[in-house]
Amino acid sequence: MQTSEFRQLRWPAAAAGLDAHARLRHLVAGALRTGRPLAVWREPGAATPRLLVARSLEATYTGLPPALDAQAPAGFAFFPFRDSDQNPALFLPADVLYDAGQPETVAVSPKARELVPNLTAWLAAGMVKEMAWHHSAQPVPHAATEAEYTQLVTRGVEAIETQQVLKVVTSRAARRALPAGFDPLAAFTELDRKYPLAFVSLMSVPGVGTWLGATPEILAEVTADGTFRTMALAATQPLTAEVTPRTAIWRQKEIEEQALVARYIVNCFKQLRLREYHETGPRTIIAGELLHLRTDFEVNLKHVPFPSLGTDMLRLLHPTSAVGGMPKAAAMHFIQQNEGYDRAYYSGFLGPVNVAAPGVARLYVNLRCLQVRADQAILYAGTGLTVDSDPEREWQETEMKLRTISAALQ
Ligand SMILES: C=C(O[C@@H]1C=C(C(=O)O)C=C[C@H]1O)C(=O)O
Repeated sequence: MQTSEFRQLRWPAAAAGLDAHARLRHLVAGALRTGRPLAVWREPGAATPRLLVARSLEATYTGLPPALDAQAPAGFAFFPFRDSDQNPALFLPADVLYDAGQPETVAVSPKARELVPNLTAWLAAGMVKEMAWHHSAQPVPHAATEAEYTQLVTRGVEAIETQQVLKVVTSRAARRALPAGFDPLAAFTELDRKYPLAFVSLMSVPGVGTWLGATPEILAEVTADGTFRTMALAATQPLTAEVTPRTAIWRQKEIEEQALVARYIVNCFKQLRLREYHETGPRTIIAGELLHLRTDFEVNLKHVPFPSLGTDMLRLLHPTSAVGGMPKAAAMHFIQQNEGYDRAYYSGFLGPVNVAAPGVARLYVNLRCLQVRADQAILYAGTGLTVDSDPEREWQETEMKLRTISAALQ
C-alpha cells in the first residue's frame, strides 16, 4: 500500500485557531477516546513529530518482524524484547497519518475509509481535556534493589568466566512516582526538546500500555536511495565539561564490549554471505548526557544481489548483543533464568516503515524508555557485561542511563 493512495482530509475553518501541536493533541485525544492504537515520534534531527493511528487493535497483531522493502505495508513497528502472549509483536498499520510539519491535512488509508465521517466530525469538534491513556494489565515488574542488581551482575560475570556466554547484557526496572497531573504528550514534547539527536517516541496501545522513549540506537534502516544501515553501539561514560567525544578515553573492557557488538553484526552479514559492506568507527558519540562507542555499517543495496537484505538483517539482528549478548541463545537463556522481571518492550524495537516514503524505514532499539502506569512510571536500563565488569560500576551505569528518560518525569 502506498501512502499516495491516501485520502487527504483538510482541517475545517473551526480548527483555524489550532497550531500544529494543538492539532496533534486533538488527534491523539480522539484516538484514545476510540480505543485505537497510536504512535507519536520524532526522528533524530527532524523539526516536528508525526502521528500514526491504527484503525483497530486487531489490525496491529503481527507474528513477524516487519518487511523492510518498498512494497511492504506502511506502519509503525512496536516489537517486544521477546515475543509472547503478554507482550505481542505489533505493527500498527498507517491508517491515519498526521505530520506536524504539514498541519493542514490528515491522511486516511484506503483500509480506514469507514473512519472518514467520524474523523471529519472530530476535526471540527472542540478540544477535550481528558486523555485516557492505555495501561498494561500485566503485573508491575519487580524493581531490583542495588544489592539484587549487583548480585545479578556477579552471576553474569561468572557465566562469562565459566564460558557459558561471551557477553551478556543485564538490566533492571525502576519505579518512579508520576508527577501530579502527568501528561504523556507534554512529556514527549519535553523529550523532543531536550534530545534533538534521539529518536523520541510515545506509544499507546489498548491492553499493551503507554511507553515513552528517547533512544540513540538504530537497529536497521533502509533509505529511499537503496542504502541499508545498522550500528554497533556500546560502552558508556558520562559526558562532562572535561570528557567530550574529542577527549574521551575508553578502558580495555569497554573497547572489547563494543567490539563484540560489531563482531555480532559482521557475523549476521556473514550468515547472509554478504561481503560488501562499509564499516566506519568506532567513534565516540553523544547520547543525552552520556558518551558511547559506535561503529556504523552501511550496505549499498544496488550493488549487492540481496533485494531483501533489510528484512533478513532485521530478523537476524534482533536482539543484538547490545541488549542480549553473545552467543545469542545462551545469553537469552541467562537473561530469562536470572533477570527476574519482564522486559516487555524495553530493548525491543520500534519505528516507522514506509511512512515518510515507500522504501524508507528506520527501526530503533527501545532504550532509555519508560512505561506509564496509572500511578507510577516504570523505567528500564541495562549494561553490557564482560569478564572485567565491576558490579558497583554497572549499577552506577544503570543509574546514569535512567537519568535520560527521567527527564520525562520533571
Ligand atoms: C542496554 C542499554 O544500552 C545499551 C548498552 C550499552 C552499554 O552496555 O554500555 C550502551 C548502549 C546501548 O547499546 C540501555 O540503555 O538500557
